[in-house]
Amino acid sequence: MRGHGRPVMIATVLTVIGTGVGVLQPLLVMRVIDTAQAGGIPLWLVGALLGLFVCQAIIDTTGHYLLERAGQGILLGLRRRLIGHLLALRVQVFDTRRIGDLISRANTDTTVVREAVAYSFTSLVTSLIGVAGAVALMVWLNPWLFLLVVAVVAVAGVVVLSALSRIRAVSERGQASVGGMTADLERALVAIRTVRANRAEAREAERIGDHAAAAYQAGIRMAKLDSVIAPAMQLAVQGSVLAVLLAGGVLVARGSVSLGSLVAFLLYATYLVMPLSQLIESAATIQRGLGALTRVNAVFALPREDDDTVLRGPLRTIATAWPAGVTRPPARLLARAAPRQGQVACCPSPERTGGGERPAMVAARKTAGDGDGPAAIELREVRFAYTTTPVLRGVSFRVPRRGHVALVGASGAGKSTVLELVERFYDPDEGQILFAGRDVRSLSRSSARTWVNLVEQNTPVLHGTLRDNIVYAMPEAGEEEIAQVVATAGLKDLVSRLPDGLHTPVGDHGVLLSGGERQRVAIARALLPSPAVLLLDEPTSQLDAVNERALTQAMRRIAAERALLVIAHRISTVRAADRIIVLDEGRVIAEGTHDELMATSAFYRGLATAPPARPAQAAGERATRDEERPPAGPLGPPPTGGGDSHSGSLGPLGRRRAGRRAAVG
Ligand SMILES: Nc1ncnc2c1ncn2[C@@H]1O[C@H](COP(=O)(O)OP(=O)(O)OP(=O)(O)O)[C@@H](O)[C@H]1O
Repeated sequence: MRGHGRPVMIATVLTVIGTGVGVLQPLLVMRVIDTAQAGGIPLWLVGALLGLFVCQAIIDTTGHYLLERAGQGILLGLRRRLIGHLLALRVQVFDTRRIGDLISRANTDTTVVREAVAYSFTSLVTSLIGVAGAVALMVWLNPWLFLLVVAVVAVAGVVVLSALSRIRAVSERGQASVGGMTADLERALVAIRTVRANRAEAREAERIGDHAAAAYQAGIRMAKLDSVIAPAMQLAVQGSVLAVLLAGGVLVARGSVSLGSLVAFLLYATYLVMPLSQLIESAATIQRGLGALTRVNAVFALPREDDDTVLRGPLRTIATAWPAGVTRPPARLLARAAPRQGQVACCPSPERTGGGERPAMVAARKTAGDGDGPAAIELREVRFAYTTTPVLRGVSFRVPRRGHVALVGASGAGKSTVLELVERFYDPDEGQILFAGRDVRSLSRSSARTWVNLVEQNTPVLHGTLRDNIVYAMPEAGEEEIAQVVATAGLKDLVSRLPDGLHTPVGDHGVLLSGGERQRVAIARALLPSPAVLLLDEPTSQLDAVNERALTQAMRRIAAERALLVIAHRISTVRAADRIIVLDEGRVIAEGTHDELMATSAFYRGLATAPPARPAQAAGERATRDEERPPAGPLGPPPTGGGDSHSGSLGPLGRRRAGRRAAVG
């Protein structure tokens, strides 16, 4: 409620005044009746009563509106915070959490929390005041009749309290079922073609329906608890009115109590029970809200991708490190990558520092061998495990500032993992990754991601137009910049073919584009902010020979200007590389050009010369390690035509992952 205290307090004060005005009314009624019994009807009293009534209506309406507005404001604030947090979560969180459930927490749980905060807080305060006022006036009017009311209400109270204590758990269970339902629905809709192709509609519907049924069960349990609470309070009202009428009627008949005070007492009895039931209702809403808040807070407790692993000193930006001749990202993009105030400490350019360079930079410059300052990327003895099984076991290699480096190896060797570490989705457990000679942990993630840009294996193309997708990193990009990356990525033909050119919508997840087109759109998107290094994860996996040639040309253009690190399983892509790094079981086992490796590495020769894989192998049925040595690495034919070894695929290289990532759920 922070930031919304004022409207909530004003609304609370208004509601308290409204309640006060309401509490005054029975006293006036008593005066009217007692005066009427004495023979006259005081018109001013009737007028005052009417005035109080209108006042109460206005005050209540204003208070209600303010509360509603504050509630919406609280909901907005909570959702904004939650959305910001969700988008900043560490990548590994998404390895285990279900996206649909996270969406559901941002959608429905926050709504339940909203109901609990603003309304329940106010009605808790006002009903407490109402109860206190009514109790005081009833005790003042007739303590014995008051005890009678307490006895009746106490019986209902026991029933209500036992129901209240169970509401929170039931609410949490219901919200969890809604979360599960959203997650499974998302799973099915995202993979709708797979669902159809496997005729799994009925099974998916049943699976999602099971969650809906669980939510229904929780709803029924909640309804049972609610139906105990509401009638218990109803009975308390009716019971106390009946008891007071009976006992009070006798007292009036005996003349020990005036008719006016009995009527006033009866009104207070209803006034007591009303705030009491309100109190209980808000307690129930708060319990429900706490259940939902537990789920929302569980998201806030998930770790963010903060720059919490900085090695030493302030976070740095890599803005000045682009080597001469390489197109630098526009200044506005670099400024965006700069850490927040107080953290900014722009590194001196390695080109300009001369004798002042740090030892790491000098070492990197000496060993990079590209004659253009330290390597664009250098991995030094990098070790990493997602869980407990080591995936990278001491990987070291360098990517020069210009040129095409290919990363090859059997499926599961750790190629994509290398790119994920370079992109800083994960941090190495041991060893170092250096960008232009700087340990990436001394850079802000934002700076690091200005230096490199990754095109994933199953490239997501986002809902929107082709242009929206291309300018994703730089919405303010000019038409000339866009035209340049469109040409480099080989998209000119596509753009001229589309009815609205760059402004043509591409559908949800880019379904209106072919796999190859999606790939090139992603490359254009990655190129626009002009990273010093472009990382491509199996860019040719979905391309036919013609598209592959187009992409190879695009890669050549890119590599002439900047560093290109490509995971490749097609031999043609591999051959086009200036340098090939062979990875096996999380280690670099060979490095060189295609010809060098053919001459020196039996493993690489095995990959490059073995016969084409059987489909099952290509789909990822990984043989045991022993069976793979020498690797059964066929240069299989490309998806369409071309059976020669130059356009084939390195069979065991990197198909399994594609299968795994595309897997339902
Ligand atoms: N997010 C993850 N959580 C846990 N294990 C993972 C994760 N991603 C990959 N792995 C595991 O790490 C190992 C290396 O995977 P990686 O994707 O890096 O291999 P790869 O060489 O790129 O394979 P492919 O060529 O099939 O794509 C595999 O055993 C894989 O199962």
